Amino acid sequence: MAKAEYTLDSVRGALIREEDTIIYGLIERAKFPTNSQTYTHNYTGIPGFSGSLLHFVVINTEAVQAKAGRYKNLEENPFFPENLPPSLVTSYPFTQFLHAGTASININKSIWKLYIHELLPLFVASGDDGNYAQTAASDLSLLQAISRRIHYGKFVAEVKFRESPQDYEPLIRAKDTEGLMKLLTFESVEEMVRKRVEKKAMLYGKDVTLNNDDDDNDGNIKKYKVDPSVASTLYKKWLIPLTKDVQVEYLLNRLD
Ligand SMILES: O=C(O)C(=O)C[C@]1(C(=O)O)C=C[C@@H](O)C=C1
Repeated sequence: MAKAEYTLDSVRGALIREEDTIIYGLIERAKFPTNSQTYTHNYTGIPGFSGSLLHFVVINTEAVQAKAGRYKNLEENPFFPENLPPSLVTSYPFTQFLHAGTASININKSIWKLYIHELLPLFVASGDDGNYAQTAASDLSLLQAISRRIHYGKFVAEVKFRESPQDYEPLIRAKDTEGLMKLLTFESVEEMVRKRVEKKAMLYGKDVTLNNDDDDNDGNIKKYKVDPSVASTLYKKWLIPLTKDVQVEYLLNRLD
């Protein structure tokens, strides 16, 4: 989602593009069944490591990506920020757009729990095909996309604050969480987001054939790779509300 400059249009554009990544992520993860051993503490018995296979894959991938400079871009937020190795690469001069001190806002621990316990059961078929490492790899991509979307709320909030500080400042000083939530909310935009992701899930998750109709040879409507209503539920119940929570949290710290 790298962008040199941030405006309300550009941040909304980045959120729209991220929808594609998230929907493809859902489709990729749905290739595998639940594969619950991926999430079982110590199931894989990795010497010297305590945790699930997913934890192992994420913490080690993040360490490599940190060395390669991934987290120099504040649009990226690690799941395991503790003891991440420093970047070893020459830094790109990313625009320092966010207010100082707000980089540490990170709700990935909640995203992790929600993903495993609430989201996966909604769209993944139950079963076990033994592909735990592949499952963890697709979980990682999807988790990163979801986390990027939610934490992008920091950039959205900064844009909104800069556009009308006179409206935001009194609410921030009064620590008026509810007032801030109301001010940053655009119901009509949220409705468009929900409808668009449902439509995208239909388009991206359809089997492509050379016939012109949507029916298979037996006259059955083809199934989507991921239920489109799951995509809109995901946005409605979690992604939009959590992006808004990040915006409020960011704004509460904006004048410090
Ligand atoms: O587009 C915005 O203004 C946002 O803040 C993003 C977003 C969203 O998460 O999609 C969140 C809050 C608004 O009510 C509308 C949409």
